Amino acid sequence: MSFTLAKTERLAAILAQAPVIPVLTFDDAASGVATAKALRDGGLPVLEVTLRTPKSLEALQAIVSEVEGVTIGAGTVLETEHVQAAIQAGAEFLVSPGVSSRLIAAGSEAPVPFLPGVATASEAMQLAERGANFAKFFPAGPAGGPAYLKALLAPLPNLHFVPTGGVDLANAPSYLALKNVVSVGGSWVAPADLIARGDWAGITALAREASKLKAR
Ligand SMILES: O=C(O)C(=O)C[C@H](O)[C@H](O)COP(=O)(O)O
Repeated sequence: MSFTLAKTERLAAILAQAPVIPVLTFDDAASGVATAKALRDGGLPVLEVTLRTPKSLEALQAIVSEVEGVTIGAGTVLETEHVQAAIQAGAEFLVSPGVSSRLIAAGSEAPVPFLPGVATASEAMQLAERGANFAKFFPAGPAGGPAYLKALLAPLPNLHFVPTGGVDLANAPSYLALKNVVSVGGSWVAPADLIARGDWAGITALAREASKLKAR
């Protein structure tokens, strides 16, 4: 199993594109396409489509084939089968909320970069031991917030995090100010009610605000 240099560099390049990665859940492909365009137009081109609904893979595939200028990852990757299905649908990176030993093996061997989730120092050490340089910190707020990540910097200086879970426009700067944070993830830029209403201009406005946040 390997987090290769090539995939690590690819992941670094993806995460450097924007300070915020919208975490998205879709019930149909059409709203996925419209939301992706709205977020891109607001300056957030890197998107995580969660595999939580029956239509999520269809939505991911539709975004990949119909929306220019975005980089799509699959989120809520929990099992080996999700890894294969997401890649077949066109996912350019994979994100999980946590890891099992089977998922670390499948994710790190995948042809696209894998951003595994961790919430503790021990989990972070297990990833570092396998050569990972990036992890999602989930659920960021409940797990200890910026103070927890700041404390991990001294013992694990080579691991960089994407805090997600309870992150919003107000608290994102305190995460983004940390040396070991590259970007944050969150659903606040594409809330379910705006997607349901088809308020694409509203989503673009939220994205525009978020895209101005400064990553280090
Ligand atoms: O589905 C996954 O893979 C997850 O890890 C969960 C998501 O990242 C959070 O649900 C986003 O958190 P909020 O921004 O607080 O809504």
